Amino acid sequence: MNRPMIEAADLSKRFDVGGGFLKPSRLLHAVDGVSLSVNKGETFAIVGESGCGKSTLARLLMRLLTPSSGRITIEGHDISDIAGADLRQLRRDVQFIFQDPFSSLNPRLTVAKLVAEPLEAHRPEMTASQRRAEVARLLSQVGLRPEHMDRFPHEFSGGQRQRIGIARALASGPRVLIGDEPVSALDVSVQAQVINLLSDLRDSLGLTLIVIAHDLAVIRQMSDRVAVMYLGRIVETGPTDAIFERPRHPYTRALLAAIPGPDGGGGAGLAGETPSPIDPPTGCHFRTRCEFARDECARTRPPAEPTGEMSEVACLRWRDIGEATDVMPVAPKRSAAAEARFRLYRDAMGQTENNSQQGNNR
Ligand SMILES: Nc1ncnc2c1ncn2[C@@H]1O[C@H](COP(=O)(O)OP(=O)(O)OP(=O)(O)O)[C@@H](O)[C@H]1O
Repeated sequence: MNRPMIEAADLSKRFDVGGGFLKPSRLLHAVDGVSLSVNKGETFAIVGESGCGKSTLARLLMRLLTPSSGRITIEGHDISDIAGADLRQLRRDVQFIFQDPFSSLNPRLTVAKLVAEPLEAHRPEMTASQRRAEVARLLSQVGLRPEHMDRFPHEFSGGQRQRIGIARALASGPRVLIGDEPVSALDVSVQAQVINLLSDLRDSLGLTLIVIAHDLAVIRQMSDRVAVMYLGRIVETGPTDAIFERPRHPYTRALLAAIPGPDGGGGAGLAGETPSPIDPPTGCHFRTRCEFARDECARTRPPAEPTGEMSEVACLRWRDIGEATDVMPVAPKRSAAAEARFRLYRDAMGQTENNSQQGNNR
């Protein structure tokens, strides 16, 4: 379980987003020096706000994008700049599950054709009848009845269409599945079924799963370990329970605080704008929204430090602020309503005014 399947070392992706007439070009730092290790057979989740670089990171790990710098290895083999036959082999080994089963399936093809397509590409030696038998096997594997293979996608429900997408992904015999919001387009009742299917396939086929999701409930349900991203960087990594029950990074705390409570009311959450990835804050990217920031946070990029429990946190102040036994809101630029909630929350937590002032030296 603990052998690395995919590793990334100091991985970055910068997009040239142009500077306009007579202006120097500008670089957008979508992924900024990410290092991670995903173990064989585990479900590894990547979470963070929209635009923090989750999809770009996933596309780098699949080599749909070429890194600007840094290395990626799969079972020790460097795939950072492979091409030709090596890249084709990677396309078999690492498969993608799309968010939207409606738009990712060609509506004019039958399910049999949709699942046969990747077989034709990756296993051209198969005869037509072998392919049809394999399509039937793959459909059964994802819990669909093979006798429906000559129907079209619109004749299936959302959950069934996502299963067709998963059957397509399995057709090449992959070792890794990467899902970008794989259940977010589905009804909540169907989400659990698809999550269970993915977990069962992981166990029975020995797959490694990497899941991008913004829904923390989904992440908690399906992942073994979690990486929390903010503005292109991983700020905290650890076993799912440790991240959810004892978050250390102020951003992780804020994300968890934003989960609505059992009464449906919004959590205290994260206020303030996310800075632009074209001109991110110096030092710690999160410092402009962090209650605990100090002058040093503007000067130094926080290194990822082990905190025990197989976790790492990239925060210069993690030792001072300790672990959260309950999540608390952070953000200097709160709206009036958020400020009122924060005061209530802080009073309930018995925090001093002094603590809340500590971050105002930015
Ligand atoms: N091809 C591209 N060219 C320029 N900028 C890009 C490109 N792809 C992504 N970006 C930018 O990189 C940043 C990270 O985008 P990315 O899609 O990876 O984030 P994300 O966390 O997956 O967001 P979401 O959850 O909304 O999909 C964003 O600022 C985005 O606008």
